[in-house]
Amino acid sequence: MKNHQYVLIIDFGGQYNQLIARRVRENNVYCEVKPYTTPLEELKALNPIGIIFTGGPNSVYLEESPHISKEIFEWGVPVLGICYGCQLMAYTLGGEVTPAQDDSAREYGKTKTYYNTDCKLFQGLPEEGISWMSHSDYMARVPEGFALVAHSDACPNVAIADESRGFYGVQYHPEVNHTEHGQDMLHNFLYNVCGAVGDWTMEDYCKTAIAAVREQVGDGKVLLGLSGGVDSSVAAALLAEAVGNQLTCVFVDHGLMRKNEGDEVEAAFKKWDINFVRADAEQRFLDKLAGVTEPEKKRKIIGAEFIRVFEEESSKVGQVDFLVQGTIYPDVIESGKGDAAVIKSHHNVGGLPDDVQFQIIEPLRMLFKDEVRQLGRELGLPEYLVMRQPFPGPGLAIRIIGEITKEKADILRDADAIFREEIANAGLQYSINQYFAVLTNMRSVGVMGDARTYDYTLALRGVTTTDFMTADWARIPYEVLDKASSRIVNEVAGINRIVYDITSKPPATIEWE
Ligand SMILES: Nc1ncnc2c1ncn2[C@@H]1O[C@H](COP(=O)(O)OP(=O)(O)OP(=O)(O)O)[C@@H](O)[C@H]1O
Ligand SMILES: O=c1[nH]c(=O)c2[nH+]cn([C@@H]3O[C@H](COP(=O)(O)O)[C@@H](O)[C@H]3O)c2[nH]1
Ligand SMILES: NC(=O)CC[C@H](N)C(=O)O
Ligand SMILES: [Mg+2]
Repeated sequence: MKNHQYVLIIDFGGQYNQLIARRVRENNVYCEVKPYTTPLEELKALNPIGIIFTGGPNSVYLEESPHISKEIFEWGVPVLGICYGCQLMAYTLGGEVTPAQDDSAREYGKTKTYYNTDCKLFQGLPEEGISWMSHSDYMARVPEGFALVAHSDACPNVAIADESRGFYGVQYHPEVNHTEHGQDMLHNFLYNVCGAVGDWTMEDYCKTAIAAVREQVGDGKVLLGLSGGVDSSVAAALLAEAVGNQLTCVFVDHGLMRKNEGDEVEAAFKKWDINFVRADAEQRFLDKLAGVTEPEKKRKIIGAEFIRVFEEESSKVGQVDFLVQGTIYPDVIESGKGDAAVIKSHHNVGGLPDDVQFQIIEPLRMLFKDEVRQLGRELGLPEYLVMRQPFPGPGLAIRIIGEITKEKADILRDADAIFREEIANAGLQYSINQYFAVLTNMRSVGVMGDARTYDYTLALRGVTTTDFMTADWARIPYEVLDKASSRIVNEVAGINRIVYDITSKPPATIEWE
């Protein structure tokens, strides 16, 4: 499904790799992030119009650090190196990188920077501005053919360029917002150096994705896992457009949905012109999960059980070859399918069983959440659906710490509903990107009606984020927390203490399991 230009981002372990990808796509250029260990011929076959080397925590002059073959510079493809990537380019092409000799050449954070605006990277931009640095190594000697095109007060070689070959390196991070005009510099690299034409638009993506699905499916039958969430609703709209009534959407009600959610999802999608099935699977999920406390084990059980339910439902429809899931890029990356460590196995990726008999179609697999929302709008979905807060496939199973029982699920459902109601009453439902309650497995002593209680502690969580890869805890006004807290303790039996989670991601994650 590739009829657009492609920019290759090579990952050397930097913190901002996803951010680089987002920035490139915001420039209407398609890109993907690949680990630096990917075989070179595989990378070449992608036929990139440009390559970006990311930053990274290592030092290029150490043998054990990530390196890349010099051959990549012989492809005739422009390269932009960022921080570690810049040092790597200099090092590989014969320059010298050393630890910074004096403290002033170690730069962290906002740094006044002076640019040579004759260089294509900085054309049309101001001659000075703030850039955002994070380095302790230093390019002591730049390779032959390279010119110094930016400097700071401490560092003479903040940016280097060999314009005849289209090689550029910057010591700072143009992808972070703190770098003034960083986005324009990336734009210059993409459009003025790599010859991008800006062919990555949602309208285009939408058309291409529909055509690709049609071709793959032919006149076969398709099952789609529909949760009522943003991703699968967008996937359903796309599939409905592509293959019409060859599609059956299956909503698995695993008994770990939020309060009234099963009925609401059913009511909403019954109105759509699609084949919609609600599979009541509460008991079988609870049975399988009984006694299980380990989070990854819960996730694997749920991933497998989802597939078993899909199989059963498909047998009622006839021969079904394809299963569509609303998997998006962060699900893939966080399940350790990219170069990253396994943080948690998302049920629809790392949690899938080995013996899936369907061919899996994931039309959103390469999109970020905000791109999925854009695609949903493109497909004509209403704003309230497109802007819904995400709800994880495993549902309350990963918000009940320790063993899962129906009783605990009921307690959590009631508490969570009150919290969400109070957030909505305060008009905060769109400014907090995800908010929910967690039933911790901890009990503590309280006093209610002059009597001792020994009940659960409930945690409330609210985060702000755009891509759910990183997140900050939401500064919910005290009055709102206060109201929610007192209502929950008064109205929900089994809870006598409420805490608010004030960790960002990283170091925490959004969900507790
Ligand atoms: N209850 C469910 N029934 C059927 N399929 C489901 C269910 N929950 C999740 N899935 C499948 O797993 C995929 C991933 O779930 P995920 O929660 O990430 O996406 P979503 O529910 O579609 O959107 P959102 O991120 O807004 O919650 C879904 O797109 C869907 O295909
Ligand atoms: O469909 C899903 N299946 C899963 O297994 C899963 N785990 C986490 N999430 C959602 O992903 C986002 C990031 O969550 P974490 O910070 O907890 O990893 C948040 O929006 C989470 O709600 C999941 N969604
Ligand atoms: N942010 C980076 O890429 C850092 C690169 C290298 N580790 C340095 O300290 O200079
Ligand atoms: Mg969901």
